Formats: sequence, structure tokens, C-alpha cells
Amino acid sequence: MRASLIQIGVNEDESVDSRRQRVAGLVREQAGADLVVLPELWTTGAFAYEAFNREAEPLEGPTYEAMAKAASDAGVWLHAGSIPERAAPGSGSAAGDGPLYNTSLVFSPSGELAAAYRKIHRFGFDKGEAVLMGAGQELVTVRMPGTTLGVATCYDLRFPELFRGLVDAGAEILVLPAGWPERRRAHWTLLAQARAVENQAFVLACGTAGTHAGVPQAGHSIVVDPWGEVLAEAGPDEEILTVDLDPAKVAGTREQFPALKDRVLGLRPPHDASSSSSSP
Ligand SMILES: NC(=O)CCC(=O)C(=O)O
Repeated sequence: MRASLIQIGVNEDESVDSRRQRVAGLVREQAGADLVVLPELWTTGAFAYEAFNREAEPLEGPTYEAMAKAASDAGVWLHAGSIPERAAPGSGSAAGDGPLYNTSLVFSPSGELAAAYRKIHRFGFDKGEAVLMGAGQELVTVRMPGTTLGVATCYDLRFPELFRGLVDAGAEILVLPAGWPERRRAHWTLLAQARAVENQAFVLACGTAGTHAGVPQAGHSIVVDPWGEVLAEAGPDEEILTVDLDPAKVAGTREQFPALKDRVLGLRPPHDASSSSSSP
């Protein structure tokens, strides 16, 4: 299986429309790949908070249309990264009209929407995305020929229980679009490898390059195999990272080193000695 991760340069000197067209062209050039992956919020930039509302689009808006067409022109499965989605009034999980979500779109090679995933863990603590966007509530997997993708977005990478949930739902390839900053690049690499090793799954993590809203991006998109080996890693600039991977390696690794089978679920909370009686 051939996967191409398009590490897009997201800078403020390019309009959203131009970038959308340019990226559609880059996706078309990946004809022959099986799976193409784009980063998080590449229309606006993941840290360009003031642009979220201005550039928000309905699910089936201009990015959806351009990416559905690019996927079918190239004949590839396309994880089109995420968009700032303006949900229809009353359709969101949050109360109120038209909340925004950080929503990933996955298209089949015929250009049909195969899945939409609303990012569950929003970044920013009490600022930025965490207050501007609603939180997704559902895990999402996508069945494609020969394997199952589990999808998550950027900050989700820090929450191992989400990935374990995806693996329990059958995921073998964990796909993570991101807009990860250079400042925490060491975490990015370490966490991508950790999620691969602990879940005995491939991790395809596609970030952005460039600088937006004053935040230099890490780039360094990475593909890790189920043993934790780095199969390919991008540099800091815009780049297309192409890698051939064998989905059967997931079953092979899980069979040869069956650590997932040794999970112990439903552990009791620690015993609080101070509140117990002294009797045996
Ligand atoms: N867009 C994001 O989710 C950024 C996450 C991040 O910077 C971090 O986890 O560190």
C-alpha cells in the first residue's frame, strides 16, 4: 500500500482560495497512491484563531467539493485533513446555533465522503480552539480495502485512551492530521512512536510547514510502523512524503509479540489505607 502525506506550507501570504486550488493540484499528482493524507486546518492554519469564524464552511462547502473532486480525479482514498466546520443550526452537540468544529473529511476514490470526524480534544486550554470550537463525541474508523483506518487530530495524539478505543474498533492504521508547532517537535515524534508501539499499529502523522499567526510549524510529518520504527520522516518545509507499507505487518506484529492480549481491564482504584479500619 502506498501512502502520500502532503505536508502543506501554511503561510499568511497565500489566500485560502489559492491554497485550496494548489492543494487540489497536489492531490491530483498523487494518482497511483492508495491513500493521501493532508494536515489539520490547512485552509486557515491551526493557530490562526481569528480566521476560524471568517473561513468556516459547511461540511459540504468549498473544501469538501474541491477535495472530493481531487480524490476522484486521482482515484485515491483521501484523508483531506480538517476544516473549520460551521455546523447547521441545531445539528451540533453543543447547544446553540451553528457552533464550529474542527472536522476531518475522508473521501473514497470515487469522491464519496467515507467519514467525517470532529476533533475530540480541542487545543488551547481556556483559549483559542478550546473556546472557539465544539468538541466531537465520537470515535471514527474507516474501512478501506485490506485495512481499517482510525482517525484522530493533532492534540488528540496526547490522549492514548482515544487510540486504544480506535484499536478496539479495528483500526490498524492511525491517521493523524496536525498543525503541530516547532516548539514541541520532540513531543510530536515521541508521541507518534509511542502510539504506534503501544497499539501495534501504523501511525501516519501529517503536519504543516511554514508560519502562521506567529507560530512556526514543526513539519517533520512521520510514518511509524507497528514496531515503532520510523519508516519515513519529512523535513521542516513543504514536502510530499511517500511511503510503501504492508498492512499485514499489523497482524504479524500482534501475533509475534501479543502484548495487546495481556491488557487487564477494569482495575480497581487504589486502596486508601487512611480510611480503612485497622482490623485485618
Ligand atoms: N492544533 C493542535 O492541536 C496543537 C496541539 C499542540 O500544539 C500540542 O499538543 O502541543
